[in-house]
Amino acid sequence: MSFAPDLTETIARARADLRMGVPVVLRGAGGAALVLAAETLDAQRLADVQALGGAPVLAITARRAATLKARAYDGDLARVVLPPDARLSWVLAVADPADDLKMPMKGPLISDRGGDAGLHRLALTLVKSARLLPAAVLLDLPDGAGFAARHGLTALDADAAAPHLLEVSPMHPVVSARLPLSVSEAGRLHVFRPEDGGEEHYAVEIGQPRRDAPVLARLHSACFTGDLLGSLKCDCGPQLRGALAQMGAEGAGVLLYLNQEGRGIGLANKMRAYSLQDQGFDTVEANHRLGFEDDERDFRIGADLLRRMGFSSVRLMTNNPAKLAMMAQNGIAVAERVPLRLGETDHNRAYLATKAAKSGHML
Ligand SMILES: Nc1nc2c(ncn2[C@@H]2O[C@H](COP(=O)(O)OP(=O)(O)OP(=O)(O)O)[C@@H](O)[C@H]2O)c(=O)[nH]1
Ligand SMILES: [Zn+2]
Repeated sequence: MSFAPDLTETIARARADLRMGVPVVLRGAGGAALVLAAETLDAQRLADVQALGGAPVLAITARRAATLKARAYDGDLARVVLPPDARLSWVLAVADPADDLKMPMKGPLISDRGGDAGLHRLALTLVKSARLLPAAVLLDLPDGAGFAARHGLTALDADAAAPHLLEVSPMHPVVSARLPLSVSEAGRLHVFRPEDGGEEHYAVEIGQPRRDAPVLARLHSACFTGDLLGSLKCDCGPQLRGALAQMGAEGAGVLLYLNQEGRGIGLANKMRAYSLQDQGFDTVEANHRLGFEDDERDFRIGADLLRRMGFSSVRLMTNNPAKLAMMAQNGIAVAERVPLRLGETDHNRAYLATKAAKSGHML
């Protein structure tokens, strides 16, 4: 019998530690590293890392490196060498684009090349999955297991964790209950919880859609600002209400409410992106400056949930070709695309035009 956490649980712990600013240890075949998320680093912990000696680096994505004119020798990421006297403000300025325009010169930044960047890649995946800025300080450790044990840190086997993090965590139904809605009294809300301690996702089922015919379906990504606050910067609120209204009118449908706020980067990072948009960058450029891809969502979750609920074919309400492609790739046939063009305002016209021009959204 063992009460020790398994791999999934240890990854969840590592993610929570990084969010709290607690370092974790990654151990791979080629060595071990101490990892701290840049966003939650504090001056004392940085000084402690520097006092250990060695050559700490700041891992950033190639997207962020491109903005900073740092060389990304590892393809998708750069290992920027910390200057010996680097302060916390230097780490934050490299990680966070908030002041890029005020302080354009942070360099010259020197990147490491050669050697293995596997631990750095995993560190970035972990901080991203913790919804933090994609930047992490790493320091090679000669004895990772011993260091973790001495300091009570979470240690993660990188070779096992890396492939695990690419998989969609299995989702389990928690509860479902009747939920009369203004669009239909025959509403039902289902709550699903992933095994990996991540965000719960919801399904709103309207009526009793047949399982043997294409169901009117919407994959809606959480947008606190648009769904709840009535933000004029996007079209999410009108799309949410419009989709439910159509399901109510037809008497059947399923709306998945996926907690992938900000196209998967989290609300704090979305607000960082909004600040950058106020400095003149469009929605895609803002994501890139922050070090993210245009869209960090995983639509496999949506396909999994539909399958779990017994659906295999959808009439998908979307203008996003990536959603259509992902459904088909993950075993859900798209019998029809139902356009959902609602909620254009003076404030979101440019945003919608960017999505059409750069992300292929259909008008
Ligand atoms: N990162 C980022 N996310 C945004 C921005 N504006 C809106 N979002 C998020 O984008 C998501 C909107 O996704 P969806 O409603 O699925 O829209 P879509 O991918 O354009 O596809 P369809 O609406 O289906 O055509 C929500 O998670 C919002 O929080 C932005 O400027 N930056
Ligand atoms: Zn929105």
